[in-house]
Amino acid sequence: MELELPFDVDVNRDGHLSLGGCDALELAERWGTPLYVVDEQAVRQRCRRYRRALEALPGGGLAVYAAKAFWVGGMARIVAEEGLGADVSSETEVHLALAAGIPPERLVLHGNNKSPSEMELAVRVGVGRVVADSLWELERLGEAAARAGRPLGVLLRIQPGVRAGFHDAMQTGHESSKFGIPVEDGQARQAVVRVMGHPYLELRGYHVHIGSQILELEPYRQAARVVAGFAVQMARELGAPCAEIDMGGGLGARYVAGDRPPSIEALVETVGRVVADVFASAGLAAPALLVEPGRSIVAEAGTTLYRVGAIKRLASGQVVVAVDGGMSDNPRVALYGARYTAVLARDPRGRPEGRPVRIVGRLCESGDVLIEAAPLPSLASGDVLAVLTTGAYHLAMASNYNGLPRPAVVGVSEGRARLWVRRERWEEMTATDEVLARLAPTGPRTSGA
Ligand SMILES: Cc1ncc(COP(=O)(O)O)c(C=O)c1O
Ligand SMILES: N[C@@H](CCCC[NH3+])C(=O)O
Repeated sequence: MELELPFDVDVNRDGHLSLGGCDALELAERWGTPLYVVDEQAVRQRCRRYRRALEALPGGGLAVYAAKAFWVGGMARIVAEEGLGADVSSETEVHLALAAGIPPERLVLHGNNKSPSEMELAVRVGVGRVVADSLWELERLGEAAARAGRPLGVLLRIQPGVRAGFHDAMQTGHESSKFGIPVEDGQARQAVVRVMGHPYLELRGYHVHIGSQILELEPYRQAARVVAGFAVQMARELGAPCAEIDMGGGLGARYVAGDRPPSIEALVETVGRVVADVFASAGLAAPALLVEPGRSIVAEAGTTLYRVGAIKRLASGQVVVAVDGGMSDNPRVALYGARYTAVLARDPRGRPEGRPVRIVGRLCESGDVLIEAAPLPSLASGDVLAVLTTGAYHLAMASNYNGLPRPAVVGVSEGRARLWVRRERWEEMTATDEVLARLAPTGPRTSGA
């Protein structure tokens, strides 16, 4: 039986896994493990596909990368260079976007409980759109804009009443979600009235985000009909302008063989067509389409390299292979029951031998499993294992459980590797310099990283 992969992996002349033209074994040796590796060209290609597909729509559009998926300097620079905007949800995410050169008008600020200082920052730097998530927030946004005497572009996030996404915790468009303004009881309409009546708020359009790791187009069609229908209704009843419809993110990635998400092009064309048709039927020109892809840009571009340590055989015969990371760098298995594919870096297409092994982490937690049953060639302690599709929501949700430093991130491209984020040091995880000085007043400190 061949090892089934979700997508093809590159193998170099030595038969080793190649990431962005770099030998995975050499990367592990040079930078240590666990190591997040991000293939820069894979990210760029997906950014370009979104841009091209959106440019082909009658109303045009803008892809705003969802920073929450993975937001470090190296990534922000690529997003800026590829001409995308960014969906940001905190001051840190805003600062990094601006530092990387993303123009403020291409930023979309999210959050169901934005802080006063986030709202003020948005007004001050001229964030292009703030996505208002409640009537309460709209009030605060209006006050912040009025205080500064500056206009603020607003998208209203509505609840489209659509369920989609891999796990309950990833479904965000239904009526009991904490996100979005309810439509049925008239709150969304009221929000439109308030924005239109406010001297400093400018209604740019409407937003929906139905969920994450979505593997079919139908929920997108439904949500597009709802949001476009609402926009048209508001235009008719209130004369409300709608220059933009933002369909959020959510397109799935390939984690295991058999995952077949729709293509970027199919998603953009499908929702673009639905929105344009609804607007045309009301005699309105198509608005610009915004999308907020996170996972579909960066997930498959990322790989985590681990070093195999302890290998044990249970009484049942099950072989358990422990690696030097785990739920601290990948909490998604424990959180969502997510599934992954692992390959052996020295023989990534090698024929699996014996029973599939269970790959576990090194954390003090029984649920610290990375892959329940991984078919692999026989492996030994010291081998490097590569877990695929780890670019999205891994570093972003990593923790220091058991005192493990968050791994380093290396960007790879055309055979060159650059350190994007250095491995955390134990000192910066645990104390300020002042406290450390008091703990160890004499002698040099050593780094545990
Ligand atoms: C508002 C919003 N936009 C975009 C995204 C990005 O989603 P994904 O990474 O699934 O594309 C998310 C996260 O699910 C989100 O909450
Ligand atoms: N963080 C999640 C999905 C939620 C995305 C943000 N709304 C994941 O790892 O898949």
